[in-house]
Amino acid sequence: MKKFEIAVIPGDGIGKEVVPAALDVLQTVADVHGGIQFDWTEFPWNCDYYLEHGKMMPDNGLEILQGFDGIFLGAIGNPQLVPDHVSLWGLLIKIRREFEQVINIRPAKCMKGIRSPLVNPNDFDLIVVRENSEGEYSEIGGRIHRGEDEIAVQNAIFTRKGVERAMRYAFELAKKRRGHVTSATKSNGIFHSMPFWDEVFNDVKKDYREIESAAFHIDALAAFFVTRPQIFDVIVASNLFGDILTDLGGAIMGSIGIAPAANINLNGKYPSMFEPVHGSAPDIYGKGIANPIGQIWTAKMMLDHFGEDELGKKMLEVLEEVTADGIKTPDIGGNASTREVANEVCRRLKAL
Ligand SMILES: NC(=O)c1ccc[n+]([C@@H]2O[C@H](COP(=O)([O-])OP(=O)(O)OC[C@H]3O[C@@H](n4cnc5c(N)ncnc54)[C@H](O)[C@@H]3O)[C@@H](O)[C@H]2O)c1
Ligand SMILES: O=C(O)C[C@@H](O)C(=O)O
Ligand SMILES: [K+]
Ligand SMILES: [Mn+2]
Repeated sequence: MKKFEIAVIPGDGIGKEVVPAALDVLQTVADVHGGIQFDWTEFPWNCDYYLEHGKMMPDNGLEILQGFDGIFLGAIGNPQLVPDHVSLWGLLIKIRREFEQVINIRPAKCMKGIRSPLVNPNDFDLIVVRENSEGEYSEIGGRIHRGEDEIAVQNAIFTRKGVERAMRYAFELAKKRRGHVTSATKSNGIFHSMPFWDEVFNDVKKDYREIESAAFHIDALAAFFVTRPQIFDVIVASNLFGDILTDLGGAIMGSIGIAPAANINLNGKYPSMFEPVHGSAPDIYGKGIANPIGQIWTAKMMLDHFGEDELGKKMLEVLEEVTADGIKTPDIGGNASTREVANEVCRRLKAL
């Protein structure tokens, strides 16, 4: 019996709805498989916790998490209670950085039974490798003066190590896919970091002569996501560009509610963290209609990470069957609830 100890952080808003739904599916997968076992330990760390304790997680939160095989997270953020930069940096971004989850992989593809808003989606199948530890997301900078003379300075950090690592990951991934890497740049407008990004890309690609590559400015690249997403295989992007592109990736699939993600620790020192692309969706929280597919597909990425690719593949097939048969939440044109979708996925997994 293979045993996986998983730390579960539902977080805020719909995280508290889609995480239990996805756990049911994972539990069903384990039952059906018979050879794997999950041990869940849930942590109530979110914005409510912050109101009570003045922090998003206890001081030894990272020590607690360190012992787990993986972290399964819903979403963080309740701007009514806690400013977003405080809640995200106090938990989500803290874990990504301290646990050296330096890569964030986020696939987007045409799904059976889910209509893309694109007139011609052309069966696209892409994956964004988002640099997850530096870039535009930095605490370097500051603010001085108030009012009319106020100044805010925000420094982006691009290290050769960080950039090269993300790019190499993208090229390695392309070897296992369709052999193409696109770099998301903006070296026409960003004067220092993006020409540097291009230089590193040109250096790295020399080591992967069998892989085709291209570089697009992020503005044009975003437009191509809409007009011809089928041209992309692997895309490597900085932290912010990758963030924006992957909401767009969700949108062209049909809903940001189905987009999965994995924050990967590459050196094996710390657990990786699995959380979908979407946030806590305060606008629909409490209605029971949040799409659980993003969280369930994220669970599939966790299985892949544990080397259980076969199982993961089955899960995705079942998800597509369920949507193809019209059991869908309102964001993708159905009228099923979060629970109904998850229950149907479980039912079909049991019938396999
Ligand atoms: N990784 C994370 O934890 C994460 C990611 C993004 C945003 N956030 C936080 O979430 C909060 C809300 O952010 P936002 O509104 O910009 O983005 P969001 O992703 O929460 O919501 C954007 C839109 O997509 C819809 N949506 C999102 N997930 C859905 C799902 N599963 N099913 C159906 N519809 C879904 C929402 O209803 C909303 O209309 C903020 O506090 C933000 O900081 C957290
Ligand atoms: O900006 C972030 O990374 C938080 C959230 O938007 C995400 O994509 O995970
Ligand atoms: K999330
Ligand atoms: Mn985002």
